[in-house]
Amino acid sequence: MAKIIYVLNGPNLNLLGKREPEIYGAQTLDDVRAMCEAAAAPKGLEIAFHQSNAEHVLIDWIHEAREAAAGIIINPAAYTHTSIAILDALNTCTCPVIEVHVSNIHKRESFRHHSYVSARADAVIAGCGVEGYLLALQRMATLCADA
Ligand SMILES: O=C1C[C@@](O)(C(=O)O)C[C@@H](O)[C@@H]1O
Repeated sequence: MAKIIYVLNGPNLNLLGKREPEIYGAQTLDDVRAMCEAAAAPKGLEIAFHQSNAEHVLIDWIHEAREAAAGIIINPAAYTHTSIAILDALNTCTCPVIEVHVSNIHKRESFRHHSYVSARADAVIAGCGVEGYLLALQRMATLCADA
């Protein structure tokens, strides 16, 4: 049976491709989903791909992932910098967690430099564009194979 990897996306990422393309690029979230699904299949992984603008919905998916997922890849978007609740939810999970940011948050405004989620993440990928999701998936495959 394929291992399920949750790929969770936070607020405003539904506008990927339209939103500040000079920062986030031209590819849409549907493109990212398709890329992830295509990359996952040969690794024997299945993707559960979600996006929400609401913190509690993301938390509910993390709770679901506790039971269902072999790993979580999460771009918490702006909640990265504000949400102790998302950190707490991730701390209830025992599976590997990889944090992804399309942009390099450390090169941007100082309020983006701190991530609550990084306190739980096993790896952090930032500034690789949407390719960061594929890098995360590659690393997740290794972590899941080791498990
Ligand atoms: O919405 C986002 C997207 C982001 O997580 C990224 O993918 O680069 C970076 C965050 O600072 C920002 O709020």
